[in-house]
Amino acid sequence: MKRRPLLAGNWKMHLNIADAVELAKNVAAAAEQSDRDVMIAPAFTALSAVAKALKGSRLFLGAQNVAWEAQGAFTGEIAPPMLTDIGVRMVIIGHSERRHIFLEDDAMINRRLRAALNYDLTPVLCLGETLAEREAGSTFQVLEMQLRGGLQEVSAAQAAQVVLAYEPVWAIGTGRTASTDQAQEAHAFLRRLLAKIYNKNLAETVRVLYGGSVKPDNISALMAQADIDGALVGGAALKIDAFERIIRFQ
Ligand SMILES: O=C(CO)COP(=O)(O)O
Repeated sequence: MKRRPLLAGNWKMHLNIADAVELAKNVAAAAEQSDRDVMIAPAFTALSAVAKALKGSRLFLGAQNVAWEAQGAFTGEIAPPMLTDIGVRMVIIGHSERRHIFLEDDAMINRRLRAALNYDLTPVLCLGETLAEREAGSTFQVLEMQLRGGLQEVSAAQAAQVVLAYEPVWAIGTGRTASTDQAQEAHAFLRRLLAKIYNKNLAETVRVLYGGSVKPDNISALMAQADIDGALVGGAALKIDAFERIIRFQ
């Protein structure tokens, strides 16, 4: 089954408002020339300005995290309706930097994901093993725990809205991409697991992105794999020439 490619840029903690708006406009122009889905996730401070600059564009605006409550005493958090209010449509959840630096666990990630779904935000649920876990041979175990934990109490109808992003921690920002075989193997595992938890139909429609040192020169080989449906790009998404080449991969 053919799934629509999604090329997503995670801008992490980079860019002031002016630079974010300029890059967003350039990405929108590049996306206009392509029939692929394109998403950018700027820092919270730039979201509103970028949303305005993208009015009428077919780019998906994403956020880098979301709270599980609609409002209240949650210092430092951003609620789902605050995001939909400005036109955000997707949200990255469970990124490895959230898991490992800010100690978010599967239960917390699950609450964020369910809140996103309740507000019609498309969650991009990130999962991936550390180098130690891979070397210990527990990659699949870790992925299974993260997927089952992240999708706890999520119905099939809701799970069909989710995008997964396999991001092996050892490949993020290191210049060390997973080999196409390693990535394909993990993606196929996640898809089989979706079929087991839900059903085969759903597993065939959910998009699974790869993330971790994606660059213009490795995107084509990754996208040629049967179960890789797109990319979640960090560093290379901050430069328009690199990200444009990624969007236009052959
Ligand atoms: O974490 C990532 C995307 O979410 C990947 O980052 P890099 O592309 O910089 O390795």
